[in-house]
Amino acid sequence: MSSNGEPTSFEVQTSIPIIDYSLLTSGTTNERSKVVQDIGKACEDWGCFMLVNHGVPETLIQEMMDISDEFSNMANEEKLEFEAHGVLDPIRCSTGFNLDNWNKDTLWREYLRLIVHPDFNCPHKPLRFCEVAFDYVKRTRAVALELVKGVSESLGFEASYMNHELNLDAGFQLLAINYYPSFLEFDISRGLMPHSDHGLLTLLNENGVPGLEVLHDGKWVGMGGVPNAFFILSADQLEIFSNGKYKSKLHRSVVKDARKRITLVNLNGPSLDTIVGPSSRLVDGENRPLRYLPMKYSEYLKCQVRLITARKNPFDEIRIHI
Ligand SMILES: O=C(O)CCC(=O)C(=O)O
Ligand SMILES: [Fe+2]
Repeated sequence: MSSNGEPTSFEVQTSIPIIDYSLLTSGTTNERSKVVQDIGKACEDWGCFMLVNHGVPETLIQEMMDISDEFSNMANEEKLEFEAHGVLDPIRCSTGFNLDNWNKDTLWREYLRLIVHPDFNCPHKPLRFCEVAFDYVKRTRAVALELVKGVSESLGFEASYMNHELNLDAGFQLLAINYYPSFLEFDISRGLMPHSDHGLLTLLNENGVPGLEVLHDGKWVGMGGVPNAFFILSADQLEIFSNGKYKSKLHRSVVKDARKRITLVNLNGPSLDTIVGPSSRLVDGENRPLRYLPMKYSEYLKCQVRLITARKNPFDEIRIHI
């Protein structure tokens, strides 16, 4: 970090942890407990990892990319029907500039955000969009729930504890599809400013065009380079529930490639009416004091939008300064 606390340099590193999902679901008892330990270590040391052997068919991910691309290629008038309004609108399509405070840069992207669980919402065009998206989010949600079981165990709880406490059966799942157009088409900076995600765990697929960076030890580190992997990021509700043991990962998107970049971002959280605070099992008086104020997840979402618009950190509202 520089003297004013801003990250100074960019570095591509290959040491981002890699987790083999198949060991979580069909490994031996020893393999499973080792991978649970690795997940805990990855969440604690990095707040992110690459997930391989996740079982979501490559063909399905490709189909989802292709149909998402088709959506963005529709005429603007056609997309108007799905224009963004409030944060909890089930379908929100928008384009926009946002300011990267650190680089004093103005970044551009287009996005489509769909609430896909507990109710599934999807634009009725292009043809087959809903069918493919339904299949895709169902598969990614299953992976996310299985990962949460591993995270739960890595915190010393039984596998089902987090699911039960956070009502994940009715969990909120948002699919954000981001489009960063080809540089040849749009001669402007493309990307997304540094932020953390609001849910528990984010699962991300990209279309082979790099851009995602995470802040690690004061440096921006490029994520990627592992074929067919999901990029996993720990998010705000996990930091809160774990009472700060697992930090929400700060990340951004910086697109330097001339090609169009598309990302499929699955944000998985508790049910909207869950009041999320640190697990009572992780708080005990002076040794492990309460670090976050409990807040209803739906309130947190609204608060996040308000504070990000005001260029503030949503955690400032709930973090207890000790
Ligand atoms: O497109 C990316 O690489 C990152 C997107 C992202 O962080 C988000 O949509 O929350
Ligand atoms: Fe994000």
